Amino acid sequence: MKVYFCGSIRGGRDDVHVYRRIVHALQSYGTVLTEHVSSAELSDRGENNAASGDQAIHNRDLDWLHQSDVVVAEVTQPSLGVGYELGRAVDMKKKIFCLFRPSSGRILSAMIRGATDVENFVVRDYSEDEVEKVLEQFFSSLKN
Ligand SMILES: O=c1[nH]c(=O)n([C@H]2C[C@H](O)[C@@H](COP(=O)(O)O)O2)cc1CO
Repeated sequence: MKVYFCGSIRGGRDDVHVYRRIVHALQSYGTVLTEHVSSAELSDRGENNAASGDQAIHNRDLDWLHQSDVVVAEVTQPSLGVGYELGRAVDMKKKIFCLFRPSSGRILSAMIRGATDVENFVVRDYSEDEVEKVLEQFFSSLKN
């Protein structure tokens, strides 16, 4: 199973410790193609500041998105890139699982929370200590 994990980078790195925990749990289900998103070394500057590097990042990530069997996104910290990835993933008819932490005090975008008519698009509210449990529930639902 190939998993594409989405999390904020240039949108802000406040939740990187949560991304780390999610990616660690995801690795028990398959290969996480975007492990770098959870790296504490990666700042909100992104992988490469040069404009030419951005095209390479975009094309590599879309290639990984095509290859993936499932897309898991932590959507608490708003990120243009994550929103874009989710839109592209919907278009590719991927299975999508979005995780949001209400304890942040934020209100999730209607374009994510409201995508209830999209097939295989699930939004789950959770707290940090539930990461392993909610992922377990999601991956067992895939088997049915
Ligand atoms: O350096 C990067 N590497 C990278 O893989 N991304 C992808 C993966 C993340 O899920 C998403 C984050 O987008 P943003 O940087 O707009 O928050 O975009 C984004 C950047 C920087 O925009």
